[in-house]
Amino acid sequence: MNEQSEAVVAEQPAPIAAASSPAVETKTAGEPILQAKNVDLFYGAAQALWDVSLSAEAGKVSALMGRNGVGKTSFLRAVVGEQPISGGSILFDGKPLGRMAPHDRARLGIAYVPQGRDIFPLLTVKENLETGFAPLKRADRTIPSDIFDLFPVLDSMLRRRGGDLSGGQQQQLAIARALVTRPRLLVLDEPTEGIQPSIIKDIGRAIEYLRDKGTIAILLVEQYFDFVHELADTFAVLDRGHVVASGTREDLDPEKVRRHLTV
Ligand SMILES: Nc1ncnc2c1ncn2[C@@H]1O[C@H](COP(=O)(O)OP(=O)(O)OP(=O)(O)O)[C@@H](O)[C@H]1O
Repeated sequence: MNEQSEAVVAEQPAPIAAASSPAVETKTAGEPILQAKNVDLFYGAAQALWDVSLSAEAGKVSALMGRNGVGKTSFLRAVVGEQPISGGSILFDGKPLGRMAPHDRARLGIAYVPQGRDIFPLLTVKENLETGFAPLKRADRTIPSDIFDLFPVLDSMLRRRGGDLSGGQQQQLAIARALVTRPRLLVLDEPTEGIQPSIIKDIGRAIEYLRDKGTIAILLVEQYFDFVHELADTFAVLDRGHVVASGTREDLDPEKVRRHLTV
């Protein structure tokens, strides 16, 4: 692969106008919504990602695994536009994202649930959900009702402040807020981290429900192997910025993957 030519492609942002109605666009299960090709990423002189390729399809969960510090969050930040790439390209619906800003990627339908969740502690649950309206056209600014079917606890806590919720409830709120944006690509960074087992199950069920809708691609970063093993359709394992294993669920060799997850 000619990395130089891929890097040139990466400089050409996709036209915003072509992608302004995420709510009405649909995608058949099986076509890649996201394609990252040969991505290199640097922090100053330090390279964090080398030649990383990965795709995410509608109706599927694509998992990215690896231990702390191997580059998982860096990759997600590149996808959502928070960190520029130096080589390779990231395509959404076949169009290179280039240096498109995060808010424009959100308008395209890319929603990010970061590690640490970034809930607004002084805003109520309802107000936190409404921050998800930002990339939507006025007519679409409603909270989809299935969010409360997925996370009933949020319905009963709409007037509570985000900061008063437990860690697990905040994680559910962060996912719900991402869903308010009607994403076509949902990017989740370690949603099980520090969460109690019963809520991990709820989050797993929510991800299954979203996958089974068939229109959303889910990119899931995780270190919790059993969670990934149950949910993922495809996986990639990162080690020091390199993809060291990848394939479908059937290809997944639990022992090999576990070796890459233990310190
Ligand atoms: N803003 C930054 N400036 C400089 N180096 C960074 C920055 N963010 C991450 N790094 C470095 O890049 C490498 C990859 O970090 P990254 O956070 O992507 O890994 P990770 O796999 O997501 O780890 P974790 O699970 O701990 O979040 C690490 O060596 C980290 O120290």
